[in-house]
Amino acid sequence: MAHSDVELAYAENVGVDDIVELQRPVALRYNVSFGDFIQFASAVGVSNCLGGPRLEFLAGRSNVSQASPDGLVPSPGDSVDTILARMSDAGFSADEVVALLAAHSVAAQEHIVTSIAGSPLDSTPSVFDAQFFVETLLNGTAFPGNDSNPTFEAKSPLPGEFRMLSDSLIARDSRTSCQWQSYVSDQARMVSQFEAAMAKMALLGQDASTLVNCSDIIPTPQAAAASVATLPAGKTMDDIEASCAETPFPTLKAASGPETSVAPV
Ligand code: HEM
Ligand SMILES: [Ca+2]
Repeated sequence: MAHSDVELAYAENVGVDDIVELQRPVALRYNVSFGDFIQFASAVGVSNCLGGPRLEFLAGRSNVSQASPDGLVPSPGDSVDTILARMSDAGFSADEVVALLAAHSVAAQEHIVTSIAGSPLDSTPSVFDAQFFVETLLNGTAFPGNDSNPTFEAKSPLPGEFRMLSDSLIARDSRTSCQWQSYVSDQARMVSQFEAAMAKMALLGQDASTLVNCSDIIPTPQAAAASVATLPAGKTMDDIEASCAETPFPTLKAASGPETSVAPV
């Protein structure tokens, strides 16, 4: 927000321009530091998702910052090695990377394949649930839309659903697959580990003792309709590419009805 002239030119930040331009004048009008504003808006934003986490919000970050060098944010075309190494530089374990990726349960892509902008990463993009962790493990059958971008994209299992290459690889990598699978049968743990990892991210480069805990003002999200993930209609357990060597994949009920297809958001 402070260095958009430099940082918005980085490939990984494509698409962040809209929200930066919308939020900057609000932060300036209310004399809130950009760091605090981004943390506050994120916590309120994600609380609007059904089943969402209730994130901590600590206020008091300084508005003094420097532009980031290029190449620090992972790309969907990066290897799992590269992504885990980058996240480890910032203090995150492989388990915490998986926890953070629960955010892709309420996500869509716009810029990897622009002709299908708005294609969600799971079938329930307004619900913060474990469907993302199930659906990324289904056998990928086709690219949605008429174009594909195989440098950044993997085949998805459902019409209209988009699978990022990095999510596909992290779901299947031996360092991350058991944590990935564990969320399938434990959505509550997914939410609490996401909250913990986000609390850690919110304090990167900060001294918590100088911040004021204003978490009371963050709304409590409404519960998700289901607390247990399902197989999308039309899929069977045979379609799951179970990737955790230690624990069998949990048996899931299949949703009834015609094959699930995912509408753009
Ligand atoms: C670890 C490596 C990650 C990679 C490679 C990655 C990559 C991406 C990409 C390429 C998109 C689509 C952007 C577009 O086309 O407009 C996206 C969407 C999104 N990502 Fe990630 N991401 C990662 C981790 C995270 C984390 C840690 C969070 C939050 C804690 C996050 C939250 C989101 C959200 C909320 C969206 C949806 C944005 C929207 O619907 O407009 N991602 N991610
Ligand atoms: Ca979801």
